[in-house]
Amino acid sequence: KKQGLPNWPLVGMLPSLILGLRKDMYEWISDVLCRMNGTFTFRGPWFTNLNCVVTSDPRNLEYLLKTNFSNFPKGDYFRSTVRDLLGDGIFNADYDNWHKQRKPASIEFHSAKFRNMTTDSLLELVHSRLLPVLEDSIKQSNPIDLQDVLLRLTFDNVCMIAFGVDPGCLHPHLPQIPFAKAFELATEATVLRFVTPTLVWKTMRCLGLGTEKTLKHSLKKVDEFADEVIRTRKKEISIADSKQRSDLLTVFMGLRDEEGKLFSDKFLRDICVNFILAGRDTSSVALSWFFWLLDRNPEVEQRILAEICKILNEREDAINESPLIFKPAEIKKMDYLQAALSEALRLYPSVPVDHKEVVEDDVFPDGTVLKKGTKVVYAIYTMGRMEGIWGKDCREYRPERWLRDGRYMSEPAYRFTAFNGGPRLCLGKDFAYYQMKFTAASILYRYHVKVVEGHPVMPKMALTMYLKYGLQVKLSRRDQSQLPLNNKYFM
Ligand code: HEM
Repeated sequence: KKQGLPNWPLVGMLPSLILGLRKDMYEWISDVLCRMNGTFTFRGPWFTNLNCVVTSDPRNLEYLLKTNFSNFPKGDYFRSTVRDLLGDGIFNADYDNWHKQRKPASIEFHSAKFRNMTTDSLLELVHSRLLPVLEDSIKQSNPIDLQDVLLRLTFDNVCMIAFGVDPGCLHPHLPQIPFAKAFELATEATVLRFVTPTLVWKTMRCLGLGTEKTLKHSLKKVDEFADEVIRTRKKEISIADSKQRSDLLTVFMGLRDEEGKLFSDKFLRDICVNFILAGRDTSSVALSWFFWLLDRNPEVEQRILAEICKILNEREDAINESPLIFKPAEIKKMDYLQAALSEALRLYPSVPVDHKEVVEDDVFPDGTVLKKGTKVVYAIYTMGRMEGIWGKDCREYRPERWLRDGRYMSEPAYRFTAFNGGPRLCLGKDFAYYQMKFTAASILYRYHVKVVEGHPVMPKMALTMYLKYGLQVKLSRRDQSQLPLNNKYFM
């Protein structure tokens, strides 16, 4: 028990892990980590490769994400497990292969053309698709799964960013889109490989059994979709000027590798699939937890509304334009909303745990000895619940902790690691905040979102922290005359 968990002969700590998986896995890890001052070594059964160092100590996080970054790549274990889905794309790449994608993608993400494209496509999706779907649920007095609707919104949005095409998931009857379904199944089957001994899933893959069979079929559909988009785009580019387009596929099609050759179709497919995975569910899941937290903290909702109204009051043009569309400059000014979203991500980070591998023997700043080849898991979920980082009220939802003199103040990435940190900081961070703020403000200004009484809420075990049972809500239109236009908070 001195090691954090009972360590049995042959099976190691597996019995405790199985018990932990039956409860809330993330709370279970947090409990062990808090008892062990932020780091412990998990020992799996002798016949598996489950041994790993688990940490939530900010000093270790800074060391592995920044100070000694090159000694902590994603590593071979991760790469071979996710290769069928992600190929050599950015999420699955280290060193040179990672650099050659990160650099151009970073330039693109910071370009004005790309920013305009993303804000325009989001505006179109929110106003022509999301709000009508929500309005429909009110007309029919039906509860709606807000998480499902938001997942559809961000899937359409990220496909427009990566491929420049709109798959159309967010339509009134919430259609089943084959590409989206195949993508979801392929991701789920890939995640299962992490909890299956390597030899077992590799044998299942050879024999085409169970989830490996599903994975193969789903990947075929994903690849067909990607091939079709790439073929069509190549034709378009050959007959027309592609300068108008600023999606990632078009950008990477115009680049050359170190030998001066254009990137292969397979590599273009990998790049796009990786960006879709990175930007698909993270923002929608964060927004779902945020709306659940608002339901439990009505005071925070009032403060967000007060801030929105104060900003609208500053408009020189008519406030009662119809439909009311928030301008990028107004979204930027919403500091309290940004704090409320960051606070939701602190408690419910979209990526709850992440993983690295040690290249050469090393020692963490807290003294933990790391042997070459060790897997390191960093528990982002736990970091939001550590008194040493956030104080005694760390489990409370309190957006005010992010404000200084009413302005939003960010925290170092090694305390607030929801967007990762160091050279591999999330590339979509700014866009994700914009997307979440625009969507949240557009919904909250129009509707009160009430979680259906008795709806069970708990995290699902997956790479991204979905609400296991979705988020069933009932919407009601907001009476605009009751909005806090002259309010006590933001005078
Ligand atoms: C609330 C929203 C988001 C959160 C919490 C989030 C979080 C993260 C995290 C934790 C990582 C590191 C993952 C790893 O290396 O294992 C990451 C990487 C990344 N994210 Fe995000 N993300 C969000 C939204 C987005 C969006 C909308 C996009 C793109 C449209 C995006 C693009 C990326 C990319 C490309 C990487 C890989 C960066 C690299 O390895 O160099 N993210 N993100």
